[in-house]
Amino acid sequence: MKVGVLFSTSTGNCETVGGYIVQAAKAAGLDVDDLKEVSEAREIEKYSGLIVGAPTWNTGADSERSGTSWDEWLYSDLPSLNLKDKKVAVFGVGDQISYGDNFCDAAGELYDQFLKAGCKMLGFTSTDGYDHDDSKALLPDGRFCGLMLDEDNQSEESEGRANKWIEQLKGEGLFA
Ligand SMILES: Cc1cc2nc3c(=O)[nH]c(=O)nc-3n(C[C@H](O)[C@H](O)[C@H](O)COP(=O)(O)O)c2cc1C
Repeated sequence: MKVGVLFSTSTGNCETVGGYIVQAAKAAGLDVDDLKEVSEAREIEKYSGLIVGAPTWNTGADSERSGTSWDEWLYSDLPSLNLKDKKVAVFGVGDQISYGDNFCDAAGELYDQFLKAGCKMLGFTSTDGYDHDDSKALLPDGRFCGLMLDEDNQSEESEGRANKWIEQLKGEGLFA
């Protein structure tokens, strides 16, 4: 029962950081499948858990914030899948300096839609070390709803953040 890691991208950053996440899980000996583009992923229900990631391109939009294939997938494919009680963790890539009022907003949309599908959401993180003003990826308690990465301004942090997050997800039972 593997964990699947699904992403989508416009310019490749989400694929890069998704690669760090898969690499970190494999290095820790965890049962994880290879990285997959969401629109090409099949039999998603078979995974024991999911890690899902998106960039943000549609700045300030209420929905379809990623500007990638997630936008259609979330509203056409996801509602037809049975993912009830599936453990899911979200990651996002964004730019906290140029888009500081909307940092990683699409990650918040992934969180909301998977939660609505009945999934058990894991992997919340602190905002310490980030410099944004606002984000739709924030939970009411002030934490991010997953792992946020910034390849435009803090790319040197991404691998370390991915490693630490995988340890956290292991502790939270995503790979159990
Ligand atoms: C036109 C444009 C709009 C963007 N809007 C946002 C945004 O609202 N929030 C954010 O965090 N990043 C925003 N970004 C930054 C991208 O999300 C960031 O560069 C990301 O790493 C791209 O990921 P990708 O290469 O996987 O597509 C924007 C970038 C551009 C060029």
